[in-house]
Amino acid sequence: MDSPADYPAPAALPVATVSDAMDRFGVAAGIRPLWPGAVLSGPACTVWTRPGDNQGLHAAFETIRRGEVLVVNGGGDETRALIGELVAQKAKALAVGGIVLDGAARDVTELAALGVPVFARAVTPAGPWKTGPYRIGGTIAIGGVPVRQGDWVLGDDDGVAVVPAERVGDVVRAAHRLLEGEAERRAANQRLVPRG
Ligand SMILES: O=C([O-])CC(=O)C(=O)O
Ligand SMILES: [Mg+2]
Repeated sequence: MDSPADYPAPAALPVATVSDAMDRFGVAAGIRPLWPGAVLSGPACTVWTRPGDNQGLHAAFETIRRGEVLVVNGGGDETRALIGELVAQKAKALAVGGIVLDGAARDVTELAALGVPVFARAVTPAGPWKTGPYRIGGTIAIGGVPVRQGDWVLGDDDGVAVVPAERVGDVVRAAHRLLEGEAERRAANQRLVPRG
């Protein structure tokens, strides 16, 4: 499970259901989509960076592969945007699966117009420093959830979840079982009629 093709397509499974399939864990606290309808799904390319500094993100774009999701621990900093339109344009040109920041972004109107799924803790017009330090490819955390290179990252309107690479098959099977149960409950709800 380390090729983007091995992971479900974006929006194929709701993030909420995937989290339910992990005993309701795995959700990155406080990280939100920056435009409605943004979805992503793919293996993580991890970056740790000094808060408010995006030199490491530019370095990661030198090696990131099609379909990978750039996942960045920016220390939860909300005071400087780690990406904006120009970085998102680069992500789109390289067919990156999306960007998840435990940090901030800017140029949100342009991100939506480009259609690049970006998830972040905050939005600010203040731009990033570009001097490092950073580290690419190690184990990081976003919103309190550990992420390793190649772990499955998925995002939708509800937020972001991370599935350890070795659990993807089991979690996908469990999520499908949960969806079947939800379909039965939905049908039962539709049969309800008012009392009295
Ligand atoms: O200046 C930066 O590095 C962030 C930004 O606004 C962009 O990528 O457009
Ligand atoms: Mg910009």
